[in-house]
Amino acid sequence: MMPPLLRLGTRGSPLALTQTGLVRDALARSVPALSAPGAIEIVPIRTTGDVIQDRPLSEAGGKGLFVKEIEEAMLAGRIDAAVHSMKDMPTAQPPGLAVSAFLPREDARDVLIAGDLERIDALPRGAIVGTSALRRKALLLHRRPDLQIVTFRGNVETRLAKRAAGTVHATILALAGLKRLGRPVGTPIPEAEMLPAVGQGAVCIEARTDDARTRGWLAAIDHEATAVCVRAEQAMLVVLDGSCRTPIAGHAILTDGALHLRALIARPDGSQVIETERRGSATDAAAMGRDAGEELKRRGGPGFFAD
Ligand SMILES: NCc1[nH]cc(CCC(=O)O)c1CC(=O)O
Repeated sequence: MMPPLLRLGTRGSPLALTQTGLVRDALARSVPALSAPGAIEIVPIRTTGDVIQDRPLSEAGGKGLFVKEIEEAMLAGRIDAAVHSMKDMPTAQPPGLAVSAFLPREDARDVLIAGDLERIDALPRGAIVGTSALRRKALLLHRRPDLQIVTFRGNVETRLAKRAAGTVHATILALAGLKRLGRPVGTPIPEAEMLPAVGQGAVCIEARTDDARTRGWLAAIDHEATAVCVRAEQAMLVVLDGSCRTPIAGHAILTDGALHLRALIARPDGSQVIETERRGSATDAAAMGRDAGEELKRRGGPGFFAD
């Protein structure tokens, strides 16, 4: 057999493998050289984020824990490209690596999984909600200061199982992951109640900047509208933080060339939320994001994110 032409690195979770399968299929459809059986090999890699299960990743060092080992494998030449959930990506890549393509974004909203209950407002007084995301926690407490938020880690399947076993009344997950896993559970939460995380619902592919062959193949599947929206969201995030230790939300949509960015920051205890939005054209994505970020930073003032 021929050696593979493209080795795609990924985490080994069911969602990560599903997303990598989508990338493989898209490449096989769009790039004749990669359509032969065995041309693309999928290489699962265990990351620090997969190993740490006992505490929120924001406490274990935050952003980058799902990508570090994968990026090392790419720089060492053991894989040629890597598939990530954009939400898990740090705002900058190490020297020699770059985000080179996006799949078309899935629905970016969060989903409430609470048995028959379909609204945050319908949760019983004092209900226990399992989530480790600071953004979800702060936005939940903002609407419902009575809720008890408990740490909840593990992959999507683990969290669904824990919720079903009754350790918590409810949990919140990204609709994108549930859809891709074929798990039609829960009710989407309106963005006005819970604005998604930057990059949520988007899958990106990272490659070495000097690998023109791989980057050429990736360009063939790149979804430009998703790239534009994520660019605006990330530019906002960079101004504010990016450590994953702060409750920040941002979601942009592109309709007929018109870009609409919503963004917010929240105090960790949910006591205050500051929101803003920008409208402009796709070419202004980064400037719109930076501008929104600067406004939030100014309105929040020093110490806004302090516990
Ligand atoms: N590390 C958590 C993570 N990273 C990406 C997704 C879901 C898929 C996505 O947002 O694109 C999830 C799980 C979740 O939040 O439900």
